[in-house]
Amino acid sequence: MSTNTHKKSASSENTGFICNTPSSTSRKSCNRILLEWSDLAYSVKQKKHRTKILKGVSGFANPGQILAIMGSSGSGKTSLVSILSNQIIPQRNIKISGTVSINGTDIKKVDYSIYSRYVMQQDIVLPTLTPREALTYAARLKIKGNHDFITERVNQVIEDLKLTKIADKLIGNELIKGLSGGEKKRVCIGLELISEPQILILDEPTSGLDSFTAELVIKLMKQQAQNDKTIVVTIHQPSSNIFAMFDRLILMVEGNFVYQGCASKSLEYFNDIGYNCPDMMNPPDYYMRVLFIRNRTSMTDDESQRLEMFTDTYKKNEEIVFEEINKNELLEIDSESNSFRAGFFIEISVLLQRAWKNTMRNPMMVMLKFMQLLTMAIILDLIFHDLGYNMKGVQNRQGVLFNSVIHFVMTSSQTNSMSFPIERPIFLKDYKEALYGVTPYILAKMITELPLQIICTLLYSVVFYFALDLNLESADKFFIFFGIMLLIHLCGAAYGNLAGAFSKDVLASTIWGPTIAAPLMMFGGFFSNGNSFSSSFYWIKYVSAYYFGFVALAINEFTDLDLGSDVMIPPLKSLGINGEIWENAGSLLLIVLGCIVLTICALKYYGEQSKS
Ligand SMILES: Nc1ncnc2c1ncn2[C@@H]1O[C@H](COP(=O)(O)OP(=O)(O)OP(=O)(O)O)[C@@H](O)[C@H]1O
Repeated sequence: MSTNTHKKSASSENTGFICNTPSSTSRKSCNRILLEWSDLAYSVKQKKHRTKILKGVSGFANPGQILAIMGSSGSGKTSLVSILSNQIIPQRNIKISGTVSINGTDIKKVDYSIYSRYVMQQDIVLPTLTPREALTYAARLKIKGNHDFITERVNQVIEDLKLTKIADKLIGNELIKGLSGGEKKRVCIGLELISEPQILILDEPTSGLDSFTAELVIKLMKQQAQNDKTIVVTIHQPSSNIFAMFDRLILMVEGNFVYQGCASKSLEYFNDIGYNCPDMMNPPDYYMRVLFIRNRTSMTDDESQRLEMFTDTYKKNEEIVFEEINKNELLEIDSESNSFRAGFFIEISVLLQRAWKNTMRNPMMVMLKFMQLLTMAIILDLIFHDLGYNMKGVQNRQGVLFNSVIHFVMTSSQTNSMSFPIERPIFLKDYKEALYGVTPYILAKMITELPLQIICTLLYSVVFYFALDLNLESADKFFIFFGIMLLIHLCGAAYGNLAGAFSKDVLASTIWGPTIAAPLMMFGGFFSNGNSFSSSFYWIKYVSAYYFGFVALAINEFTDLDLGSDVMIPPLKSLGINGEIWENAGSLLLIVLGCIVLTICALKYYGEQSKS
């Protein structure tokens, strides 16, 4: 069958095999999905050169089977499965042609995420959760049902993926001791299986795993296939035991197929074309050896002749390949149905619980924050324990206040800008799957951080304010100080979130943070007089938490303070400060809100970008 005739069969002829009634009972027996693709070409334009990554390949994955896609590095496996799972969207520089269909319906015409899920090569999961928690949160966001239904579904996935023993252990990462690579991979597979997709596409699920663990992962996928699911995996060099579990095999070289068919018949095929696998050799190792190309940009004559022979021979035999298509008991695809969206309140409740656990299970971060603030308060107390009311005292009071502002903005912005890039891949993955919006995500993050911010600020304020004997002319002075410090803390966190949202990794955020903080600090009203800012840079003070924070603290401190006779000019006047505390506190609040809006816009932008 030629590619064109294949296209025809995918779209129209197979309707005779499809069950027509999508009722729950018929779905049970007719829930199988045949994944087909036809003439798939994918190219990317870089500068003036267009690279062809997939060169018009056609194929299919039968329900109830595992299809393994093998090929050397750079042969196009990830690109193929990314397109099959609808992860790549055509853009100005990205061209995709051909069709991908499920049971004859183009995947572009349906909400494909209902039917198919993709497990990426990287394990993207919050390290501070347990598998049970991660699966429960995913279930609450992905499936409709009450508490009992969700618990049952989670338990089922835990059992199916043999996660029972580790279901309540932390997932972990480099810093938090947790699960092994294979266990983590099974959790990531579980996060996709939770919504019961009929197609599961996995990109290198065994990479980085030892042979025993890799075998276990594929064995579990085989069990899924036996439940009528359509399983597609890309894999580098499987062991002979793993290879024996594959039903069908596709071998790729340079964006072409050189074999497609029954995995167990591949040896015979290669034998027939003159490539005999030595008896003691594992067939996949042999295939990789004969298909190996040393330098893809400049192939030797021998390599290009071999490649041409393999692709030509495959093309000649392609018709036979499609005789293996299994169209029995296929599910009728409903182009009207949409994937479940939990709604704002469930989203925010899940995100709050998840973020709270993430904060509380990062004891290093919490301890570090406490230690940083307390150490600074104690150091300032030791150095300036007797501030006094003379001219020297006025200078020292200004100094300790500005120091507190710097310390609060710096520590909180640093903590957030460094933690944000770690969460970023998880957010982008969830955003891509439309599990929740940016606004509930940011709100949940800020709300869960608030209790710790209040406790830290209160602790610092008590130690700092009373030990240094700051203005206690009236009782409300301390509470105003605490309120302003809290706003400064929130501003720092908001700056950090913004820097983190723009930074792809921790390194970028640590470089950008201080670069932006320095000019904001210079316009903080302490290093230079508020009235002397040059007009072209005057605007900077309006986005500087240092400025509004310091001005508000200075007004609170020096208003009604009984100073010595050597203080000839009122401190506020010498600093060029006028105005009211509430005006500056309001400005701090506006900075927080402004940063939240900008962070939401940045995350929306990157979220949309990640979709393509
Ligand atoms: N968006 C892109 N822009 C530029 N080049 C790309 C893009 N996507 C893929 N490529 C290139 O296409 C080729 C195939 O990439 P792909 O990741 O699909 O290969 P692979 O077989 O999965 O490799 P590996 O086994 O190393 O993961 C590579 O040379 C890769 O650099």
